[in-house]
Amino acid sequence: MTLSLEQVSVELAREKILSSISFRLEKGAIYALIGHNGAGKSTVMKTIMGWQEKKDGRILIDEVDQDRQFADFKRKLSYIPEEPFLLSELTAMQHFQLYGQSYHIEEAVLNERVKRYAEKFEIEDKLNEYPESLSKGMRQKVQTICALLPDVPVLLVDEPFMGLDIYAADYLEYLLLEKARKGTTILLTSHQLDRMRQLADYFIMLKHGRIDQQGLMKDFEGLSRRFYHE
Ligand SMILES: Nc1ncnc2c1ncn2[C@@H]1O[C@H](COP(=O)(O)OP(=O)(O)OP(=O)(O)O)[C@@H](O)[C@H]1O
Repeated sequence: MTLSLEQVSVELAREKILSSISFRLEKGAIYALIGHNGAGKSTVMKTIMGWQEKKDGRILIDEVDQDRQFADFKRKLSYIPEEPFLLSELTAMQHFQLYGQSYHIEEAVLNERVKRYAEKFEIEDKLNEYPESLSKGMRQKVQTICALLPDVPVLLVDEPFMGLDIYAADYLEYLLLEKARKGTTILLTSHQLDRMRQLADYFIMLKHGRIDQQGLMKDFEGLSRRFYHE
């Protein structure tokens, strides 16, 4: 097991946003976190990242406890957020270097990966630009590359295809599959069901901050008709 949540609850403004969420993810599998707007998908991601405080519960990656060993826990995890959060005073390349340092990536490996990803995502001529002079899609690409640079056991991916052009979205899909094949566990949210069908092995369906159903992605079809039309 890589990532596990044990009865995690979150409250915001005294409202229960997540109620006793528990799941255990298998190494190298891709999980689709599915649910209506407001079901709590991003809150699950932010809580795993430690950006959102939990009221109860435990979160572990490979037995490392989020509460007890936060720095070790964070190095086992990277995140492609719904909205990029780039630093205005750093260029694209400086962002990549910052990630390289935080995750202790060897310099030669980092440079090789930056070159590969920047070329494939078509931003190789933007490496010395600051976020304000990049388009929204380009900012998203920079953020996406940051999260893909380290080899971590767990990758969280929140609605990654939205602002990307079709080539970038296809390439990201390919990379996520490649990462999973090499052993990374991926927790992914997207409203693009076609992409989820291509990618995910399993689904976890959230409803009003609770887990409603979970199972194999191939069994989701019948459920999805009911889920999206009830
Ligand atoms: N900062 C906040 N303060 C209060 N409530 C919040 C806050 N952020 C989110 N919520 C509430 O938490 C619930 C879950 O939101 P969340 O963003 O996790 O949903 P989601 O499933 O990711 O939705 P979407 O598909 O729209 O991205 C919603 O009811 C939302 O209104």
